[in-house]
Amino acid sequence: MKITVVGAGAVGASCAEYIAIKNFASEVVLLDIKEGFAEGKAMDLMQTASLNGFDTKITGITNDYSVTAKSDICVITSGIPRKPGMTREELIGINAGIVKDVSSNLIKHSPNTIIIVVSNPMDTMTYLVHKSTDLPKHRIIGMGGALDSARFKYRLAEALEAPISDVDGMVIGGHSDTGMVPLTRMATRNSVPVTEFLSEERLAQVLEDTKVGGATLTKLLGTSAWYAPGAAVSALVQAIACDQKKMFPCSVLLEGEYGLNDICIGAPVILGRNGIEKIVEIELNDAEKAHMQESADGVRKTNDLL
Ligand SMILES: NC(=O)c1ccc[n+]([C@@H]2O[C@H](COP(=O)([O-])OP(=O)(O)OC[C@H]3O[C@@H](n4cnc5c(N)ncnc54)[C@H](O)[C@@H]3O)[C@@H](O)[C@H]2O)c1
Ligand SMILES: O=C(O)C[C@H](O)C(=O)O
Repeated sequence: MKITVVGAGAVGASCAEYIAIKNFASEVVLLDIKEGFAEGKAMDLMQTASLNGFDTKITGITNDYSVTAKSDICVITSGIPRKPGMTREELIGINAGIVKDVSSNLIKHSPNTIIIVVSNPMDTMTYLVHKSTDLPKHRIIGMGGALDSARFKYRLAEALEAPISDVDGMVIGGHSDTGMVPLTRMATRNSVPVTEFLSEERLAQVLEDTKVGGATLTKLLGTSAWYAPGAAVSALVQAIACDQKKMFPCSVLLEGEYGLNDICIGAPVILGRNGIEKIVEIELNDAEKAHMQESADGVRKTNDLL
């Protein structure tokens, strides 16, 4: 199993590290445009192999896509991150050109690959890959919901004063400060709805903290987060590589599901060896449907800027 990660920056390197530590891939290629940068990150990571006990070979390369040839999965993290006070949508001007270029180079050398889009604004960048390549929809996946759901579970556990492993929950909708749709009604602690334990006010706070999860970290770090994003990408990569048939919310091209068409937005999907093996339609109540519609309106506004 060969995996390419484009962008050896904070998220790309973290993602390569988690993939390697989980030891399911034979090779990870890290590619960056900055001379020597990916080579340096790959060497540094390889020097952790004997300490962390993995056999995955990590190779770094400066902008030579021939080294990525025949990758089973390609992850796109190349592009600029936001700074405190910015929205993800403001990154579109620079990142759209990068993502279009990178995806076309990747497909030239790996026509059968599955692409995972991470660069922001992620739902629009995923849509751009659909519009600018011939890849079938099940092989284009946007990563956002897996991260947002991890943050939702972190905030729920905090409110419940419970271990995170006791908590389950999912965030669908757009990966933006206002567009996320955390499914509070369906979140549980050991199968018991969290609404049994938390007041409406506390749940509203959990919801708000989840939605601004990325912005909160950007303010603290001066740039956007990388550990949880890297871990979320590696979980999607592992689900595909190991044919796990796991369910994650991912940005996916919708064709009627959730009443939406011609848009990439977060919805639950089953991930396996073929990429997106199924889009799961869950029954939403009227309020959730309205949130999903509002979220889609926001994503479409950003898509219109392409
Ligand atoms: N979808 C998500 O949940 C999520 C989570 C975190 C970050 N992100 C996004 O991921 C992107 C990367 O974030 P980061 O923190 O790793 O940034 P970073 O600046 O640390 O790394 C980006 C890397 O991309 C490289 N790059 C730029 N143009 C390139 C090109 N044409 N080809 C190859 N490499 C190129 C840069 O040299 C840099 O090393 C940002 O757009 C950020 O907003 C998304
Ligand atoms: O917040 C960001 O800009 C990066 C990423 O989308 C995140 O949610 O951490």
